[in-house]
Amino acid sequence: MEGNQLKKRIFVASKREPADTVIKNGKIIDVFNGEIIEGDLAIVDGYFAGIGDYEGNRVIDANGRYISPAFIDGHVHIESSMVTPNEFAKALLPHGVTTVIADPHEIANVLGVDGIQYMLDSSENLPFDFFFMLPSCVPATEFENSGATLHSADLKPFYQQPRVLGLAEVMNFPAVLTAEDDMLNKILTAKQFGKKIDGHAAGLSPNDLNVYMAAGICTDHESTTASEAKERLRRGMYLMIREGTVAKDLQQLIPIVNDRNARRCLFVTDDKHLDDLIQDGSIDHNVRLAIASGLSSIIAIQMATINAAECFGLESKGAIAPGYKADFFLFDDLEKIKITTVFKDGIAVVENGRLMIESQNHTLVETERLRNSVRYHELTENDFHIPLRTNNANIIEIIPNSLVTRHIIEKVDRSDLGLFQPSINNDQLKLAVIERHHLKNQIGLGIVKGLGLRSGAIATTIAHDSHNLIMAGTTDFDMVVAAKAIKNIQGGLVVVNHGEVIASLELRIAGLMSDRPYQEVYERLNEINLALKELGANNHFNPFLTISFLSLPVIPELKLTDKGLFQVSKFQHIDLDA
Ligand SMILES: Nc1ncnc2[nH]cnc12
Ligand SMILES: [Mn+2]
Repeated sequence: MEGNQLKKRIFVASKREPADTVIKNGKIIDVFNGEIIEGDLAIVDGYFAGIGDYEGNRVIDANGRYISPAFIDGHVHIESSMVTPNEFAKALLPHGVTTVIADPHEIANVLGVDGIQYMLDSSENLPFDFFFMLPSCVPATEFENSGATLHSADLKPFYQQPRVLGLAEVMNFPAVLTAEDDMLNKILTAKQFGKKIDGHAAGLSPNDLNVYMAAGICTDHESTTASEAKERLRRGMYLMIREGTVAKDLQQLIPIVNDRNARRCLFVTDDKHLDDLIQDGSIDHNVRLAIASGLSSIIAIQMATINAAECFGLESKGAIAPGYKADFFLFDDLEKIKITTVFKDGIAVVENGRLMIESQNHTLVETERLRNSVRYHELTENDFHIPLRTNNANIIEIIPNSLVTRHIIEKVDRSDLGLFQPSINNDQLKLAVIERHHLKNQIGLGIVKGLGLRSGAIATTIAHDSHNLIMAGTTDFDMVVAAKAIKNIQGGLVVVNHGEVIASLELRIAGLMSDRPYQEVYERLNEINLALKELGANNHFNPFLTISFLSLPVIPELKLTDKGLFQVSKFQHIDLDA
C-alpha cells in the first residue's frame, strides 16, 4: 500500500474526506462479537474505512437488508467444476463467494508444474480472490500412474507467489509416518516460508492424527463422523466441514459444533460439479444447510468468513471492519440467506442475482499438452475381458454421496470361458481404469456394485487423483465405443447406449476443464444428466462424480487404479478373485 492510499484511508475514517462509497441502512453481521449491528459502512479504495455515520461520493441504500462478509471456500479443487477459474468465479459470485483456497492437484497430476502455472496464470485479473495450496502428493500414491510426479524441488519456486498459501492436502500418510525424505522436504519447505500445511486424514486413527499435527499438518476435510470431527479439533486441527457433490458430511458433523469450538471450524466444498454449484450454490449452500441443521446463523456465517480467513492467515479478509477488504454481500432472511447484491473490493459485481462483470479475455501462454493430454492405444473388447478363477469376486460397492466405498465379496456370473459377465439384476458392472498420459497400455479392471446403470457405458477423464480414463459399463462393445469417443474429444464425459454416443461434454483442458462459458457447460451437463436416465441411473447421486472417486486410493476402502484393485486400509493391491 502506498503512503497516499494510507493517508486517504485515515482521512476518510476520521471523516476529513468523503468515502468513495457509503452503504447505509444495513444490518451488519459483526463476526467478532457474533452480533448484528447498525451503522453506515465507509469504503475507500476497495477497503472498509469505518463503521458509524459517514458521507460518501456514492451512497448505496441497503434498504434494511443484512450485510455479511463475503464467503470463503477453505478447500476446493476448481477442476471438479469442469470449468476454468475465470468461469468458476462467474458461477460462484452470485452465491456470495469471492475467495477460494484451491488445491490444483487435479491438473498437477496431469501436467505437473505446467498445470499449477496454468491455474495461477488463468486466475488473475478477476474480481475474485484465488489462493492456492501446492499439491503435496502427485501422484497420490505409488499404486497408480499419474501424468506427472512432483518433488519438493518442483514446488519450492511457487512459494514466492503471494497467492500461494502453503502445502496442499497431505494424503500420503505412510510417507509422513516413515519420515520419507521428499515428504519431509515438502513439509520443511512450507514451514521455511511460514506457510500452512493442509491435511487429508481420511480414516486416520487418533494416534495417526498425533503424527500429522506433530508434523505441522493442521487441517482436515475428510471427517465423515462426529467423533472423527471431535478428534481432529481435540488435537488442534482446523475442522473443514465439507458439503460437495459426492461427499456430503455436513449434517453428520454440525451437531458437534458449538459456540466454544466453532472458531476452529470452517466450510469447504472440496469437489462440486458445475450444475450443483449453479443449482445449490457453493459455501452459501453449506451455510444454509448448517442453519437448517440447527446451527445459529451467526456461527454459520463466522465459519464461512472470519474462521476461514484466520485458518489461512488472510489478515484483511473475512470481516466487516476498518482495514478489511470490502468483499461483502447484502441478503434477506437470516435462515435462507437470500443474496441480492455482492460486492468485491467495494464494487457491485452481482445485482439481483445478475453478474455485472464483463468477460475477461486475457491470452495465456499454453503448453502443447494443455489441450492434448489424452493418449492411449486403440482399445478392443478383449481389453475389457475379466477372467475369474472362481465365481466369488472382490467387488467395489459404492455408498451414495460418499467418497468411501465398501469392499464386498459376492457371487458373480461367468461365461463358459470363465470371463466375468456383468449382471443388471445384481447391479454388478465392469469398471476399468485406463492409463491415459504416457501410452503405458496399463488397464486396471474391476467390478462395481451400486451404480444402477441398466445398459450402456459411461466414461470420464476425471478420475481422482491421477485422472486416467475411468469407465463403467454393461457391455464391452459400449465400453470400446466410449473409450474411442473420449480420445476423439481429448478428454471429458461420454454416455454411450447400444453402441451410440448419446451425450458428451468435451473437457479439452487437461481432460478436466472445458474452455467454454460456464452457461454452455451447464447446458451440456443437463443433457448428460438426461442421457444417464436413459441408462437407468437414478438421480439420488451423480454416477460420473461417483466413478471419478473409485480410482482414489487414499480414501477407504476398495478402489481401482490403472494398476489394479487396491485395498486402501492395507495399502495393497488385491486380486479380483476372492
Ligand atoms: N477429497 C479428496 N481427497 C483427496 N483427493 C481429492 N481430489 C479431489 N477430492 C479429493
Ligand atoms: Mn482430500
